Amino acid sequence: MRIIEMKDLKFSYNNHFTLYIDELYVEKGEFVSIIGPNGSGKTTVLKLLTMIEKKDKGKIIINDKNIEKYSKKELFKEISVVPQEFYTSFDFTVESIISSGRIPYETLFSRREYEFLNKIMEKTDTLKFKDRIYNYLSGGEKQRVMLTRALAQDTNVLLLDEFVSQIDPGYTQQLVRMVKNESIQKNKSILSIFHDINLASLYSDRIYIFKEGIIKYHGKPEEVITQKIMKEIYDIDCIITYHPIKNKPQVIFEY
Ligand SMILES: Nc1ncnc2c1ncn2[C@@H]1O[C@H](COP(=O)(O)OP(=O)(O)OP(=O)(O)O)[C@@H](O)[C@H]1O
Repeated sequence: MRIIEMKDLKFSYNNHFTLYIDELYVEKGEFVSIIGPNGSGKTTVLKLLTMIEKKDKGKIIINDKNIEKYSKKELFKEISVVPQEFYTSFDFTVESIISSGRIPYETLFSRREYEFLNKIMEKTDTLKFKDRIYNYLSGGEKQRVMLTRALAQDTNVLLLDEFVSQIDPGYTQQLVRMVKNESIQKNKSILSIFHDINLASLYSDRIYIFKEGIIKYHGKPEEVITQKIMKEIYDIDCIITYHPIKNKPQVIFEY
């Protein structure tokens, strides 16, 4: 069953940049990635799915319902987002940012809620700095907080925009595994933007490759992560090797 579906879509920022999507979908329990060069339209896809921008043409269906039929509150019971950057002009603590993930549910502050949040903070290792001011955290710590907030929102769909781009290798592995487990164990649907092609290839069921506002390629990692396609999309000279355990393509620079 398709949880997200975008069809025959057109969107333009004042005719400056135009995104065309003939078809993009995410099935229930699938881990799907979007990769592509800077400015190819990846984040714009997430902005359309979260009502930050409004499509000019086409269809966006989330959980069998047209996006226009959702109120923002209803939508955020279905979808949680880890944005590329998150700014706040107030000195919120980490704990208050994370608990804002519960706002769509209007839950009262209870012992159960408190334990639920603590458990998620423990999983992402953010509990130890829950009383610190979010604005003063390092880039990687902020990304961990935003992922924790999204997990606290506990939705069927997770949209991730380069969610580990500033995170060290240890936490990267831990957090990507955690997200993968959300899809495998809880049947959640993941749509994640990556610049790290090898991470996308290792963890994704399918990959969309964007360039200049269109989907150039789409398929399983072994179908789209090829030397020829990498050259065409990124103009890189690379060698493709295969992961010794998962047998997924991995890109290494020629030199
Ligand atoms: N609010 C806006 N108004 C006008 N142009 C915009 C706006 N937001 C983004 N753009 C432009 O639209 C294009 C696509 O941007 P988008 O953020 O979707 O790219 P991206 O593929 O996510 O890039 P990156 O890998 O650098 O994050 C870019 O050329 C960008 O400058």
